[in-house]
Amino acid sequence: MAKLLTGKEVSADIAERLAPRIKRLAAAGVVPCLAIVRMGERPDDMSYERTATKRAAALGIEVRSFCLSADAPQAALEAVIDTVNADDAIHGCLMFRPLPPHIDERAVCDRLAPAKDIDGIGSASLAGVFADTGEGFPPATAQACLETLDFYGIPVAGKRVVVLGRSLVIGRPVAMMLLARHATVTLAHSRTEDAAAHTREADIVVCATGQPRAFGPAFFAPGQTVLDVGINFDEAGELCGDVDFDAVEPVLGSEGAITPVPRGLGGVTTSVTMAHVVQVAERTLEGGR
Ligand SMILES: Nc1nc(=O)c2c([nH]1)NC[C@@H]1CN(c3ccc(C(=O)N[C@@H](CCC(=O)O)C(=O)O)cc3)C=[N+]21
Repeated sequence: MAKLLTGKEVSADIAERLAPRIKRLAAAGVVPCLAIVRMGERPDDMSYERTATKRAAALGIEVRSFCLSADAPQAALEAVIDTVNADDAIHGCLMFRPLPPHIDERAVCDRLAPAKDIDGIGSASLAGVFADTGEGFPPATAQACLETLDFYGIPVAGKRVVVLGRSLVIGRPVAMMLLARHATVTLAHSRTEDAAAHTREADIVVCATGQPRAFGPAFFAPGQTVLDVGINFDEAGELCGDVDFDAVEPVLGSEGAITPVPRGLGGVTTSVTMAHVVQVAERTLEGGR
């Protein structure tokens, strides 16, 4: 049996470190507040929103949800972003992606005030991740991968990592973060020839393509660590990852490790998001704004 890298323990560790900070903010009259912006009702967005709302309530963080229909015009979404930007009581904004196809996603992402960009969607935040300047926040899911590796004591420096998927939401930023931690990183994608030949040679494989159970045993080898970022819903409506867990887990062997879906990186992502909101809220104390 491969080691199960469950998210609960990682989240508990993050929550434990957040609790005294949230208390200190409360004493100063500041309640950290997260705005959630959603268009339509994509099941992966709804799953995140459920987890985030529960987690925020448990921690003493306020959530304000702004929901638009899937066919709302660009101007309506921009008006929501402007409201979020203008409201000093809102510290961070989580806008679910992908947005519907009629929306100019880059324009909307860049409209969000960089100081409130707790999920690293704006160009300024992404520049910080790519240049490794420490400016802005990385996407929470990318950071969740590193938090999980660190929590379970899995070394990154000098290791071979293959990231499957090159999206700006996760593939590219997580590759850059792993590179900053001195991993040897390969980015593989839909046009990669024989991706399995690459992944089988890796120490760590990050699966982030958003294809339900797309990666079977042929992609993996004994002793590997597999991080499954996928939050997919199969034909039966069941939540599953990008990895065919039941077929792959035995291949990894007792020296291997894998994140389950659900109960894996999703919960850690949520905790990282909360930590980012608290960090922004703390600036109101320091800055004396
Ligand atoms: N800008 C942006 N950043 C994202 O990180 C992002 C996004 N857009 N769009 C939607 C997807 C989806 N996503 C999830 C995160 C956690 C859970 C999660 O915690 N799920 C629970 C299950 C909760 C349930 O469904 O009951 C679990 O995996 O254990 C789910 C989904 C982040 N995404």
